[in-house]
Amino acid sequence: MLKIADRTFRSRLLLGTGKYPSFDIQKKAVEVSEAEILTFAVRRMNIFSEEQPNFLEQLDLSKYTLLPNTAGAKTAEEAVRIAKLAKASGLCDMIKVEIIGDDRTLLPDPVETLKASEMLLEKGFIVLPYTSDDVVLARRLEELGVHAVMPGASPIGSGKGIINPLNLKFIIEQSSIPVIIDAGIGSPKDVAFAMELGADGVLLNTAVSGAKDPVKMAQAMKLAIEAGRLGFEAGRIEEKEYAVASSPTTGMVTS
Ligand SMILES: CC(=O)[C@@H](O)[C@H](O)COP(=O)(O)O
Repeated sequence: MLKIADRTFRSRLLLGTGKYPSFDIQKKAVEVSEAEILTFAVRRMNIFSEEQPNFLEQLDLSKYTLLPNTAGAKTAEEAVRIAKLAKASGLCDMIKVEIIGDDRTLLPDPVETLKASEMLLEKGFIVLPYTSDDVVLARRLEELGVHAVMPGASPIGSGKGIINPLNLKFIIEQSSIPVIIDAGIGSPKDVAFAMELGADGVLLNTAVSGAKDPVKMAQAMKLAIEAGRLGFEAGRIEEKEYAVASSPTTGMVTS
């Protein structure tokens, strides 16, 4: 079970809701993924406009926890404003802090992320910041009291997968709050790898919404989460430099 603040979830897959070919495909993908937490950019969702179509209206919202995100914010103040808007709409008091510090790489601004997290915690939000894979920043965020840290695997939408597993491992080892690997996932192998590293969950969007068959890919991601987690819990064998025979050699009749 994934536990964030006082809430528990059976699924360790968090799904983004952007850029699907159609609402119908998106709905099916969300269903087969069995994800319980869905994230969406408050700024891109027409939550206050009844004339505009809205993906959330297609769903049975009682089945999901909505995780609004502050995508589009460049400063802590903007992120707080977006978070307040989300709360005012009555959707959720959980917020994914996403403050982009660089337009080309879409990597997060660590200073503004830390500042926004502090401000949002003071206002009583359940705060999940998207961060760079920096072990010190992750520690500082945990010390502030955030409810999970979400270090990136690689730049958003790049599909490059986990480019620095060692940094993620350091963060996982030191954290006593959930570590959710967020952004840059390309395929199910990246998800299984993240889970085998000991991550508590994975948040992804483009790898599913941009796949040739998003529904099939959503199912593959669900299975990868489960396989990776099982593998982590089972405890993998140690890697060795040289071969070790798989069959026992003791008691073997030699000529
Ligand atoms: C939807 C969302 O929150 C994204 O900003 C997130 O980081 C996912 O990134 P990918 O699209 O690379 O999976």
